[in-house]
Amino acid sequence: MTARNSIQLIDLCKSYGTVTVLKNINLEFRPGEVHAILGANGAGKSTLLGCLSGAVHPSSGSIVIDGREFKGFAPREALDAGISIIYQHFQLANSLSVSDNVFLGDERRTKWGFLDKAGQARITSEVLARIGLELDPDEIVEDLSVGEQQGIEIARSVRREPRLLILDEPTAALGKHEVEALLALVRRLAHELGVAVIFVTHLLGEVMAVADRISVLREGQVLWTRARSEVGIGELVAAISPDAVSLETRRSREVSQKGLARFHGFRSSYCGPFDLTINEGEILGIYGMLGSGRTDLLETIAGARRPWSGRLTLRDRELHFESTIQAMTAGVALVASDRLAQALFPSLNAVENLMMPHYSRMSRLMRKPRKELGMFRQMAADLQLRPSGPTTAGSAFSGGNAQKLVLGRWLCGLRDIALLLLDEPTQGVDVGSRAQIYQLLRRFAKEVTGRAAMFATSDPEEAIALADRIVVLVNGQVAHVVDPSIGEAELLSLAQTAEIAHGATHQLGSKEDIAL
Ligand SMILES: Nc1ncnc2c1ncn2[C@@H]1O[C@H](COP(=O)(O)OP(=O)(O)OP(=O)(O)O)[C@@H](O)[C@H]1O
Repeated sequence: MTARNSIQLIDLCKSYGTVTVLKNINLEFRPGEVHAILGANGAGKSTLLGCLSGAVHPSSGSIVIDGREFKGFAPREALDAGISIIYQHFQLANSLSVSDNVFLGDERRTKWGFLDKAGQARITSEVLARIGLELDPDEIVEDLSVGEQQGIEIARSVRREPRLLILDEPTAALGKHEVEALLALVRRLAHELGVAVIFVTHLLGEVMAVADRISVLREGQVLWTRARSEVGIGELVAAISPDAVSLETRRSREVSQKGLARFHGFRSSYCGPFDLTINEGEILGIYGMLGSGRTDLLETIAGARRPWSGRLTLRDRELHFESTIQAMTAGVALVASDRLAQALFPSLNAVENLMMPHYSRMSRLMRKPRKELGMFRQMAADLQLRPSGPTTAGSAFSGGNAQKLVLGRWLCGLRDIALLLLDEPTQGVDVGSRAQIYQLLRRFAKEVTGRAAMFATSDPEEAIALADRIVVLVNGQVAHVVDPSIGEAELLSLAQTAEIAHGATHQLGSKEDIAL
C-alpha cells in the first residue's frame, strides 16, 4: 500500500433540526495509527462515523483527504475516497464463497463479460495472505466461524486498499480468542500496511490493547485527544462517564433459598435438558459464546420460540405458553439482544416506546398520559437516558440509549414480572450506564419479593459482576454451574475446557446430556 496523508475533519458539525449532535469536531486520522473514539451513549460516535462513511451528511465543516476538501459525501464517494467501514452486523452473503463476498458489488469480469471467478479467487488469496488469514477463497461463508466471517469483511475492505478503515464495535459477536486475533489484525493493518484505523468500542480493555491515540467525545464535542501511552483506564472512565459508579460497589449477593422458577427436564429445540431452580432475588447468569444456544434458550422461555418440552413452574404454577404475550401475562418478559430490530418502534415517541407492552392491557380510554409521562421521567432519570425528552422518536436514540429505553419497560413496575430475561443486557452500553443498569437489575430482583432475573452474556466480566450464580453453556448443554467468586480467568478456562471436551465427545458421536 502506498504512503498516504492524514484524513482531517475540520470544524465538522451535525444538527437535526434544533438538536446539535456534533459540534466543531477537529480530528486527524493518521496512516499507520489506530485511533480509538470513545464516548458515552449518545456522545455522537455513530454520527461521526456516519459523516465519514457517507451515511450522514454534515451540516457544516469539511473532511479533507489528500488536500481535497469534501463537504460530505454519498456512500459510494466515501468508498472511492478510500474510506471503508465495517459494522457490528456483518454484511455478507452467507451462501456465497469467500471470494464472491470479497468482490460482492464490485465483481470482476473477463473480457467476454463473464464473471472472472479464477481472477477473484487469486486476488482473494493474495489479500488473505496480506492480512495473515488462512482461508480457502472457495469456502462457503456460512461454514465459517464468526471470527473468520469478520476476517472476510476486513479482507473485502483491504482489497480496496483503504486509506481509512473504520471498525464500529467490532468485537461484540466474538469469543475471547477471536477478539485477540482481531486486535492483532487491526494492529497489523495499521502498523505494517499503513492504514489509518478508527476503532470504536465501549470496551476499554480493548482500547488499551489496540489504540495508538484516543479521542473522547462528550456531548458532540471532542473532550481531548491523547496518546494511549499517556492515559490509564481510570482516566478513560472519568472522561467518558464522569458520574460512573464502580461495577463492584453496592453489590449484595443475598439470595433467599426459596425457589421461584423451576425447570424440570426443560428443552428448547437446541438446548437442554435443564433441571434447575432459580431462587427468589437471584440473578442467574448464562455465560456462553455465540452458538452456545443462550439466545435460543432465553427466547424459548419467553414464548418467542417453539417447541419446548419438559416442565417450567413459576411461583409454583405450571406454565404453558405459546407466545410472548402469554409469557408476559404469566410474569415472564425478555429484553432481546438486538433491540433496534426486535424491540424498538422507530416511529413512536419515547413514552410510547416505554409503554408499548403495557398498552395491550388498557383501552385508549384507560390510558393516563400524565401518569405515563411521570413514569417516563422517572425511568429517564434512573437510566440516564439521553435525550430525555418524552417526544423523541425511537429512531433518534443511539444504540445504548435504545437499550435503556427497552429495559425501562420492565423496570417501571407496570406489569407483575417475576422472571426477567435479558440477552446481552449491556452490549453497546457505555461504562457508566453499565454500572447503572446492573444496579437497577439488582434492585428489580432483590428489593421486591417474588422476582428474579436471568441474563445471557458472552462477556466473562459481566457474568462475574452481575450474576449470583453462573451457568456455563456450551453447545446447548449446561457444562458447569459456578459461583462468580471463581473469577474471570477461571470462568474462561472452564468454558474453554468444556468446549474442547464437547468437541471430542461430539466427534465420537456421544450425546450425553449434563444436567444440574
Ligand atoms: N435522526 C436523528 N434525529 C435526532 N437526533 C438524532 C438522530 N440521530 C441521532 N440523534 C441523536 O444524536 C446523538 C448522538 O447519537 P449517536 O448515535 O451518534 O451516539 P453514539 O455516541 O454512537 O451512541 P451509542 O454509544 O449509544 O451508539 C444522540 O443523542 C441521538 O439521540
